[in-house]
Amino acid sequence: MKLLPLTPAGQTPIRALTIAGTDSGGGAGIQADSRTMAMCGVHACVAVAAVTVQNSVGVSGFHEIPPEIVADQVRVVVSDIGVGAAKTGMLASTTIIEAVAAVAAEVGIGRDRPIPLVVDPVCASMHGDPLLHEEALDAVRNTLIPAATVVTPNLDEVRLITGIEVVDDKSARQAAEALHALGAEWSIVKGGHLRTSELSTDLLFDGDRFLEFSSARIDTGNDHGGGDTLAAAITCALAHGYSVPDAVAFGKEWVTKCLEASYDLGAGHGPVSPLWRLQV
Ligand SMILES: Nc1ncnc2c1ncn2[C@@H]1O[C@H](COP(=O)(O)OP(=O)(O)OP(=O)(O)O)[C@@H](O)[C@H]1O
Ligand SMILES: Cc1ncc(CO)c(N)n1
Repeated sequence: MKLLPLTPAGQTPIRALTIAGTDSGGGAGIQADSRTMAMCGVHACVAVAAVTVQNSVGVSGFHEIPPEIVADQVRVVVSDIGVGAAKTGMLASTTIIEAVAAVAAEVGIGRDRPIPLVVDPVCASMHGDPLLHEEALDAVRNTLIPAATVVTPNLDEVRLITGIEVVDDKSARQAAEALHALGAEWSIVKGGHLRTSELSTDLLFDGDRFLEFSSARIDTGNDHGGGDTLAAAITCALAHGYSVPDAVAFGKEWVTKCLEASYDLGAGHGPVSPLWRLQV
């Protein structure tokens, strides 16, 4: 695959910011984002929104960072280091979502602002353990998604946010329209969980045209962190100035490589591997 441009050693690389939760198991969340950004040649800045207690079999708890500390991490990074794009992942609560939306508006992150924002509206882990308080879904719909340059839910998140059960191409299109109607500039409906097809197809919509990004379905149970990895790779490409369709094309190819290189870890689901370029 064609990689992103690399920066000569000693020169300052492109920077991107992830605002998300940590994964103590190292496969998803901020760890997936930073590993992806590093392997894409991008310097990762991080604003921690929550600390999860997590391994390959599940999430047994999480601790939320005070909203003003989350916002301050964003503020100090953007004012000093500067970032080309930003991404949100697990934000846990209404108050953190509101603080992130407010600081994003203040520093110029989000749709129609200088720094594009990829919103991965993380609601639960792949094991079904909650990563977002249920009452925060309204803030996801009304505050977070309207700030998104691109929103990237999986099918469970699509159902929670829009009420639409995606079972085929028609319902995927309806869901992409519903997400766009909430205010995202572009919406993606990820097909990873739609196991009826031999392909894994992600549908991208901008209110006008639908674009499809497909790969052969990879037979693996080690897909922990796949959604974070896709969104982080899209963020890296946006930070390089790619258009949204080009950034999604890059992200889809990147996550496919990571799925192909995924590995067993612990007793549960292993992670996709952003390290694929360093593995033989
Ligand atoms: N078995 C698979 N084969 C090929 N591509 C896949 C497969 N599973 C997922 N993908 C791709 O990986 C990306 C992430 O999709 P997925 O729906 O799994 O995200 P997710 O559920 O948010 O991930 P996670 O919660 O594990 O981080 C998408 O681009 C999707 O098409
Ligand atoms: C912290 C965190 N963010 C996102 C996910 C979803 O992959 C996860 N399991 N953990």
